[in-house]
Amino acid sequence: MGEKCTAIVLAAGQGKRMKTKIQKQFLSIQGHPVLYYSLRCFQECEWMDEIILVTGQESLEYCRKEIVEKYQITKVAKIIPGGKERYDSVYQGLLACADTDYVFVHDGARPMITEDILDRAFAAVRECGACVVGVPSKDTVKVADSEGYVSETPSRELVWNVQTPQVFSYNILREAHENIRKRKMHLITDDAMVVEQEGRCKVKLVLGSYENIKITTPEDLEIADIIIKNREFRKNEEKQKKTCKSILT
Ligand SMILES: Nc1ccn([C@@H]2O[C@H](COP(=O)(O)OP(=O)(O)OP(=O)(O)O)[C@@H](O)[C@H]2O)c(=O)n1
Ligand SMILES: C[C@](O)(CO)[C@H](O)COP(=O)(O)O
Repeated sequence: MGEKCTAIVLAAGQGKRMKTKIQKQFLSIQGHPVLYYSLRCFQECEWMDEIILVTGQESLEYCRKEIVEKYQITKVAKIIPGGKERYDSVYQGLLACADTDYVFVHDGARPMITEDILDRAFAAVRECGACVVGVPSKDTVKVADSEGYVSETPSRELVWNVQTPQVFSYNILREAHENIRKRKMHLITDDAMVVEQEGRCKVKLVLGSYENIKITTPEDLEIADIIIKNREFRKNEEKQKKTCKSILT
């Protein structure tokens, strides 16, 4: 039997930095909710077996009716409530998918994920057991001290901005989560940190894309709108070309 892959798509955040009434994962881009685009990508990915969708208790029904059923995202196996912090939501996702080989943890607020990225991440996780997608930093990065002065300038070739999906062998991520939950935790902002703290497995960096941004503040929505508009236009053009070809031959 082949290896089983599960996507845990996170949509249980409040989106405080976005400052909109509607949570950012449900705002509309080109007529569809932000969350729809990443679900569609996992749905269309041939080797992806299932999706666990994690959302707020109050949004479970909306997600089922207005997203999963409406757009026929048939790979969604479960829609479950998340937790207070992002890593709590990931943990709930892990508990919901106990019989899988690889987990692809993805922010539902990152609609520009592509199948190319998923392919690269899958190849890397099969080799290393843990990987995160990201992009080399285009800017020079400074580390500040507590007074706001520069304390360090890391070499730019070694600095990456990380994105999602962050992909792991199920057992590695599950075990790391169980262990950190027994300890006092510092702020955990991504999945790789949980595994890094264990030190049992090195996390490989895999090329994502500069377009794979997270919708965090209002200007991100404008950028995403432009990128998605162009992508959808190209997708429709391709479809039309194929239809014309099939009519003419
Ligand atoms: N308790 C949480 C917090 C976040 N997320 C999800 O994790 C992704 C990335 O988190 P972030 O951008 O920080 O989202 P929010 O927590 O919603 O935003 P903010 O920090 O501005 O409130 C989002 O898809 C968000 O819905 C989640 O599922 N559960
Ligand atoms: C996981 C993540 O998207 C990687 O960039 C990011 O760290 C989430 O952080 P946030 O504080 O929840 O925005």
